[in-house]
Amino acid sequence: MFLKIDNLKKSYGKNTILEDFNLEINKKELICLLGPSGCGKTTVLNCIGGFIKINGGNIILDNKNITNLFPEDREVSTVFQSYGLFPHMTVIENIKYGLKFKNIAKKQASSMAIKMMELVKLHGYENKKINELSGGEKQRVALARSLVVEPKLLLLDEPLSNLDALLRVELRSEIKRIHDELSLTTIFVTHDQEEAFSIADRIILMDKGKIADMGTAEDIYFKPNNLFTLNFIGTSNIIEKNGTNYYTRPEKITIEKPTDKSNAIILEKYFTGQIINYKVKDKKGNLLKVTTLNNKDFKIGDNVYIDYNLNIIN
Ligand SMILES: Nc1ncnc2c1ncn2[C@@H]1O[C@H](COP(=O)(O)OP(=O)(O)OP(=O)(O)O)[C@@H](O)[C@H]1O
Repeated sequence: MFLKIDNLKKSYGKNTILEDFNLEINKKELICLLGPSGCGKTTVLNCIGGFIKINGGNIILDNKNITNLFPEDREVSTVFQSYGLFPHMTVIENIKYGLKFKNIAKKQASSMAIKMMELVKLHGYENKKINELSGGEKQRVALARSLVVEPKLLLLDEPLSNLDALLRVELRSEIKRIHDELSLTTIFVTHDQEEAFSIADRIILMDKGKIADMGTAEDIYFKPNNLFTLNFIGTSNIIEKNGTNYYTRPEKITIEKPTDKSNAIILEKYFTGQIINYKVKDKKGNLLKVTTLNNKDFKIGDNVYIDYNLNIIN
């Protein structure tokens, strides 16, 4: 196992954030830590990076116990949401900064930095000042600075949160490309489900300092382990029968104009472009969310025929 987090414990005073937290990550994996605000994602990252003191447990990276090492001795690089760049330095000076402590000759450091600038598509930006850059460009500099030291592990803490929606989509696929090109091992913290789904090899879903679920995006979407996963991931209709919770996803419900008998009525309709979201009421009084492509267009008050299967939570 390339990274092994063993019985990690972190408290602030009497407030326990992580207890018996265990996680194993393979070399070259891109892991997304996903979960609601305050569930402990950044705390896990800060423990691995060595930025906070832990109260117990071990962190083993590439067979080396790094638990008590200074951050700079861990061979782990972190990119933060707020970039953490030096505003008075140029782009290339920022990127080379990490190499200062590595006894690398100036000329070699410059050529390593330029190579990284090409990788993150900042060619020609060498002498620009940080405050002349857009948010997306700043994050590319931060990424290049983290990668130039050739870390064993790359940690990304909500790196795209300060960027607009289109740029987020563009940069997340850039991060995936760079991860693949350099054969990195990466942990990416996000609370954005779509972001995690689109790039992660494996998603670790956290709830209140614990791992609630893990697996590929398809695993946790189609086979949620518990009610928390079902509620957090995507949208679902949960129906309780004799004490057991069953569910169906809105896109799994078929909806047709009734040829013979109708069994539901359209109560609400939300056109979002590619898809339409409906709220329907069936004959038993169940309120159900139904999603269709925009070629199925019903009106509020239409009588319809719906059909679906119920799944049991794993
Ligand atoms: N320095 C600190 N002192 C006290 N409590 C803290 C400190 N840092 C974090 N916490 C608490 O630890 C818990 C987990 O915080 P953390 O930042 O890890 O959550 P998160 O999942 O990353 O949230 P977000 O998505 O909002 O960034 C929160 O309840 C937070 O208030």
